Amino acid sequence: MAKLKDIVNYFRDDWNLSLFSIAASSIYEIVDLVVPYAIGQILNVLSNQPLDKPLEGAIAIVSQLTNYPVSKPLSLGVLLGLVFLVTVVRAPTQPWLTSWFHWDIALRARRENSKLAIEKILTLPIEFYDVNNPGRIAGRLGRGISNHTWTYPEIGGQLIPKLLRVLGIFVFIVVIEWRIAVLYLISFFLILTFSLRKLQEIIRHEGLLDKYMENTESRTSELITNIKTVKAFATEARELNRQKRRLDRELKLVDYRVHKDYVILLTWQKTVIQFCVFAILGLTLAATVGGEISLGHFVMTLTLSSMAYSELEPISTLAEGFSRRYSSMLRYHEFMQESTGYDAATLLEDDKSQAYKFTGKVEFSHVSFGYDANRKVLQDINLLIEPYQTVALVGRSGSGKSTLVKLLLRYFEPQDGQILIDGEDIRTLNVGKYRRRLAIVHQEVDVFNGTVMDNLTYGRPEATLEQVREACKIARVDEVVQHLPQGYYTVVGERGVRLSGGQRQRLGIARALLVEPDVLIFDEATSSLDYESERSIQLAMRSIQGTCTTIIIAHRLSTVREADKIVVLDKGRIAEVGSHEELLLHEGIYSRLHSLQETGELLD
Ligand SMILES: Nc1ncnc2c1ncn2[C@@H]1O[C@H](COP(=O)(O)OP(=O)(O)OP(=O)(O)O)[C@@H](O)[C@H]1O
Repeated sequence: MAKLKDIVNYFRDDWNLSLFSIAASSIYEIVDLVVPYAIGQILNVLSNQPLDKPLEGAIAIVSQLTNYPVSKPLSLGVLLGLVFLVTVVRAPTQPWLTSWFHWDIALRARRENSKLAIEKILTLPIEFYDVNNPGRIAGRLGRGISNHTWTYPEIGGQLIPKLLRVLGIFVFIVVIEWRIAVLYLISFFLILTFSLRKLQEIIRHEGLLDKYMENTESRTSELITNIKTVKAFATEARELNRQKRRLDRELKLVDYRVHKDYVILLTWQKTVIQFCVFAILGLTLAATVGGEISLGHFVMTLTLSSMAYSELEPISTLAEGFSRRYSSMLRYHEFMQESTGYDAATLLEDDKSQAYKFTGKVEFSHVSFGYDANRKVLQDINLLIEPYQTVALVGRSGSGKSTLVKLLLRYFEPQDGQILIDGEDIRTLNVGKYRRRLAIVHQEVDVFNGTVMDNLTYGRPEATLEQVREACKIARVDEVVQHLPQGYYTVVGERGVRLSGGQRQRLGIARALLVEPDVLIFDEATSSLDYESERSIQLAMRSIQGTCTTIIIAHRLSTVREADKIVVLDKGRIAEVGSHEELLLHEGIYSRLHSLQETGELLD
């Protein structure tokens, strides 16, 4: 659960500088109070009333140092000098000691925390992305980071110094006239208790608003990702209406709750303030007429009071701003507190030591695994894959084929048993270096925005054009790429929209081949392709066969008949193992699946 402490910790790298800049801003705010004080004293000098004792002492010292007798001009000169010091002289230093540092700290914290957020994105376990869509994550991070960036200059640079200034004014007023100070205290108490209640409501409503906004953003992101389905079903109007309803819900909340709360808060504040200012005017006037305070103190008290009250509106605006941002900042920290995969630290290491090299002998020994402890998805799997063998994993949907591969890739760890590569338990290996010796071609090949060459060399950036072309020839995509407008340097749009499914699939194979993996995995690589594309890919697979250990997950049995070994999974267990011919003779699950596919009968 994220807390206020996490928001403060966001700026942890610059504690000393933060304290310094907040102290500097506060000093400037407090020193400012010298001006009304000095003006009050000037009025006293002009109206021949006594000066305050400390000031009289200071003027006596100046008189001694300058050999100038204590007089009206000397007193006025000292007071004017004081005003000069706190106004004109501070002007060139203030922006540097305050504004510069506040933004410097905020922007550096943004850089550091954005880096941490990217680290988080890169190291979260893969299942996190099964349940959180990109729009939701991006919205939460974007809002969280930008709100923190604004918060520091507002809270550190303005709110805290302003509160200290109000406190300073209070001290001044206590010294001058305690009855006014009591009035001042009552009004602040009334304003503060009401404000805190309203701010809590604002925080609560903003939290809700944040959730609403994440839902809207998440759906918008889904609409972009699934735009083909939207268009195919012509559901544009329905989707628009649905999003409109969400936006209306947000507006209602922000306008009738959050904003209204703020306006009520301001109304209450202004009323209390005006009432108090009037009361202070009456009280001070009475005290002046009664001779209890001087004319100078009368002017000073009124000026200081109006200074204090005029700070209340910016203070509440700043507090309201913070409250509005509060829940989105907490949501950012909730994301940052998501637990990363067991392999996070290793994955971020830039390990330059020698790369691994395996023969590609893979062994699953008594492997059992479940995504949750109560339901085993794989049970007691024993499987030996010899180097350079091609092994196919087949079985009904949900039988555990992809899970087996996820375990091999170390996305998850088995609860029982072990997986060995060249006789070594994969848990003992550096996960990044290990994974770099494996390559996988998914059903949906991700294409990054960039040239075809950039995409192909993703796993091996130093590959030459010749090496890239060699891989593309094996994957039967070289000719296709040559026909693109700029050949290998053609930019493929975001998500590779300019390439057909079959072309992307073959690019994916070339990309995998280019890293010269020791184990190559095809995860239903041909399932979504037409016959011709499937054929090309089968031919590509045939060229690869025997060059490295290959694991093929396939629903279409035509893809796997040439495999050295076919493993049939059923309900998380290995049900049958053998070659195509052996399994047909066995007349078990494989043979049944095969005849169903041959005859085109429907699977139950
Ligand atoms: N991330 C996950 N969290 C929880 N359960 C999961 C997760 N991924 C898969 N499963 C479950 O594990 C079981 C095996 O899934 P798996 O994807 O390995 O099967 P499969 O044989 O590859 O299926 P398909 O051929 O449909 O891809 C299924 O019951 C599935 O619902």
